[in-house]
Amino acid sequence: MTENIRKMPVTPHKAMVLAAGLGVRMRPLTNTMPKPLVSVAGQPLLDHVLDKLAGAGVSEAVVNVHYLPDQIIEHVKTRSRPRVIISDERDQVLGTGGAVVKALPLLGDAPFYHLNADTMWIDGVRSNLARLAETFDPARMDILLLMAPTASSIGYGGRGDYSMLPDGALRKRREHQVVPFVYAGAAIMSPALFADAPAGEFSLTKMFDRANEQERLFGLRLDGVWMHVGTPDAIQAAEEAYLESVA
Ligand SMILES: O=c1ccn([C@@H]2O[C@H](COP(=O)(O)OP(=O)(O)O)[C@@H](O)[C@H]2O)c(=O)[nH]1
Ligand SMILES: CC(=O)N[C@H]1[C@@H](OP(=O)(O)O)O[C@H](CO)[C@@H](O)[C@@H]1O[C@H](C)C(=O)O
Repeated sequence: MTENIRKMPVTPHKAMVLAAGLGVRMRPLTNTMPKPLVSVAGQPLLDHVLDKLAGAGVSEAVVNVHYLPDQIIEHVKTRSRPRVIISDERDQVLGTGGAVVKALPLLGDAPFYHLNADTMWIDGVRSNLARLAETFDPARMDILLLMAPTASSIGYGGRGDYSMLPDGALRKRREHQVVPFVYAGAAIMSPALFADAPAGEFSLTKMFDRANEQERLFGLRLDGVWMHVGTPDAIQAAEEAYLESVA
């Protein structure tokens, strides 16, 4: 979408990082370790994500934990930036949407970054988190998703999630359709959207659908290469691409 038509630029200082999942597809590596701590190209997935957030000027990240929570809690103590606040879900898994609702009091009133702890990408010329912040327009948008082109992504063999109109508006894939973009697991969201969200466990995709119905769901094409690190087999391909990019 056009990045130079901006009304009210927003620079989020807070982020929500989802790290509570069971990591089923990443077994057996995740039998003893939560997926965010699985190492790719020399460091845990979670650190790749937190480093990107620190680079984008985020000072505080809320990280939710459920599966093997103490390993994540201990690990983040080894880091300094961003400051990590744990949202403890060890007693009840809340799904990707319920996790945000529980964390809302920690996230404040301003739009925040939202990242899956297991997403990984190589930035292009510019930081994709900075591009998201420049593009997010709270007057028009409740959610801005970073969208990876499926054709140039590594390790992704699915049918995609959305097609995208020239102004960035997203159109959800219908059954049997194939669409060019997959959600890369990084976004900016407005907390106001969650005001009347369901209680308990629910998927964040419910909020994507809600924003879409209100024509307030947009996407930004990822500049660089997105790597889908879904299974143990996918790790090597991601590492090769990553190490090549920094060589
Ligand atoms: O109830 C849930 C389900 C998933 N996740 C996180 O959301 C992201 C995407 O979830 P995925 O379906 O990949 O979960 P997983 O395979 O880790 O169970 C990952 O970072 C998970 O850790 C979460 O925080 N709470
Ligand atoms: C909620 C969310 O982040 N969903 C994303 C997550 O799903 P996961 O594979 O972790 O279950 O990563 C996928 C790519 O690997 C995306 O297609 C998912 O986004 C789409 C929109 C979905 O959930 O339907």
